[in-house]
Amino acid sequence: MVASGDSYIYTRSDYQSTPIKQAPAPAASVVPDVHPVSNSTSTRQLSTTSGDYDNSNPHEVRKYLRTYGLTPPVVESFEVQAQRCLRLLAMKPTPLEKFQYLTHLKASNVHLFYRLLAGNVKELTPLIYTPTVGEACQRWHEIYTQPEGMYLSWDDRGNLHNIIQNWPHNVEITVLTDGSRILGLGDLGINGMGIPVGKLALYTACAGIRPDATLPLTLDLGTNNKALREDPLYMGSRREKVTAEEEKEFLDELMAALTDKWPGIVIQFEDFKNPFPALERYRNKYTCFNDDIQGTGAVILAGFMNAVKTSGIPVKDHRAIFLGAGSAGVGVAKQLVDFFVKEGLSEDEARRRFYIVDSNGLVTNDRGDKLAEHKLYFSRDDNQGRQYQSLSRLIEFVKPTILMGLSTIGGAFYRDIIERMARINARPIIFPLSNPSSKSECTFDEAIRYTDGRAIFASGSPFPSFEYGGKLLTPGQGNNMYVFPGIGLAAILSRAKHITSEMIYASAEALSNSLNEQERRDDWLYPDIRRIREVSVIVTRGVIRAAQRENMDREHSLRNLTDDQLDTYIKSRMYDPFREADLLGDEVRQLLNGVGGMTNGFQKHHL
Ligand SMILES: NC(=O)c1ccc[n+]([C@@H]2O[C@H](COP(=O)([O-])OP(=O)(O)OC[C@H]3O[C@@H](n4cnc5c(N)ncnc54)[C@H](O)[C@@H]3O)[C@@H](O)[C@H]2O)c1
Ligand SMILES: O=C(O)C[C@H](O)C(=O)O
Ligand SMILES: [Mg+2]
Repeated sequence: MVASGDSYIYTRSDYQSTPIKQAPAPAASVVPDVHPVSNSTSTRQLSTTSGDYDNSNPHEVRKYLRTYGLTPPVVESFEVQAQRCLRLLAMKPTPLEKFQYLTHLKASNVHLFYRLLAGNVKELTPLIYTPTVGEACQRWHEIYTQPEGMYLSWDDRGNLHNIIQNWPHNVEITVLTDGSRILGLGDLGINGMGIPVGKLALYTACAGIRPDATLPLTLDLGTNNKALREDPLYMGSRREKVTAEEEKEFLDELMAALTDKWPGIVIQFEDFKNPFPALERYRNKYTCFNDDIQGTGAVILAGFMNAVKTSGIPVKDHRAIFLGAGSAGVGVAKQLVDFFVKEGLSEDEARRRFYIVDSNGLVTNDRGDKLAEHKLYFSRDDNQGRQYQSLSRLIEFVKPTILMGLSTIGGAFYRDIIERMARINARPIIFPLSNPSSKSECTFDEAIRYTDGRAIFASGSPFPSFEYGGKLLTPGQGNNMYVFPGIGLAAILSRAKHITSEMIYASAEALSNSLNEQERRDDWLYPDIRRIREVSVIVTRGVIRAAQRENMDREHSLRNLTDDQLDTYIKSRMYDPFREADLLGDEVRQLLNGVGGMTNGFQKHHL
């Protein structure tokens, strides 16, 4: 139902694969209703009365649908429903229980879930995403109650094309993991499903991709997590992880099957253990990107562009130590190299500004171990035979202006490390980016206290504001959630052939330019997360323009639009849970979903 003035208008359900039985032919006009994002159209019937019942009276509609008596008598406004949800949430004592409640709400009343999320994005994101999603994945096998997304196993190879036919919706974007490196928590096998589910909820909340156009996808290719393999509640295959070569074969089949079933589908790789050769293999063949490498690179570049202004030090004079040389560490460093080059340094000069540290210390040519391929680019030859295992000694050697953490080692930036950064810099740039919060290299209040309030700070997981020196300081959140929703939406709307480095770079530039005056005055690195939908429009526009410049767009009609027109178009294609106001439709969906045990009787009667 759509609330229109004081009348209720019947609309067809957009979400159920089993649609609500349509009302009889309406007395009034039928207008096409373009679905945001998806290209399909449905009819919205603008009648306030029909031959059989009075559409303006919710009780009449319930009688007509034979749902009368199956729900409490009052037809509540969305505000009242949201109030109840927030109260229920407050009653749940732990973040994990709040996560479970929100999962249930999403499954039973999808629009209400997204209205709640959109209206409380700062408060609820930490419950459906990092840090809580980390604990949810660790305990997925214990807390599982209902299916969300698809699981594809090693034994399914050869049949992937057939199996994905079982997915009941038209998919525009999928987030795909094999669970082998979930946040900084290691190999969690198919428990990693929480990540695609959480990221796709953010695609919907932040960039308005319709919930039914998203596919969370988890590969069940075995796990090297012995404890999980031996746990009777674990729901994946009890075998060790397949080899890299076998995984490649599997991905070859899957990428082709997904693109054949849903031409134009955007495929986001997430939380695969390094090394990750699939990006090079597929980036020029499919519409895909790796969020940990590219999304993280873009979001940190955006924050860095703003940090440079605050630090007062010209780009060419910055030097960075990266603790962590995995997908994310090297991805971010490479993205920053591109920026340094655009700022006038040669590639070699730029590369030499980066000192990358892995679990064996500073990555150097003469360290004596065989370096993984992806680390070679940053490997140093100027260490004069000395190896640096200790971060504090390396800080004294390099005198960095920037300290980045992508190491999965919680607390690695302890007091002495932060104080050293503070001694050599007026405004040290300290970004502990590992997730979830327990793996963050330091907390916000540590960074502030140990630098006497001078740190320029962003972390991967959210930290609360902190009062220091009579001022309330707010941390930046350098998390790829600022860019991946816009990259995905841009790829969908422009029908991008591929997602190029220029498109990723454009997402960073757009994000860094998206701050409003107040945010700039306050030296924020990122915009307020409560403005994420506005920000996603800006990122989407930036990425679409880059796709056009590079001839990657297949949707040429957007080329002629001015920026304002393009923004209007993007907004018009975004799913808006407030616009989907559909009180009685929500009710019927809840009944169909079996809430209250009504599924069978109700379906028999009405479908
Ligand atoms: N903020 C964000 O948006 C964002 C995005 C992606 C990844 N991350 C986080 O970054 C972390 C790393 O992700 P990844 O994909 O690069 O993982 P990865 O497993 O590929 O890399 C981890 C790296 O840390 C290094 N390392 C481990 N122990 C170390 C130690 N004691 N000292 C120094 N280095 C050590 C490893 O050698 C490896 O190079 C994770 O915690 C992840 O959650 C954050
Ligand atoms: O999932 C996140 O919060 C960010 C990132 O993709 C990660 O792997 O940590
Ligand atoms: Mg990730």
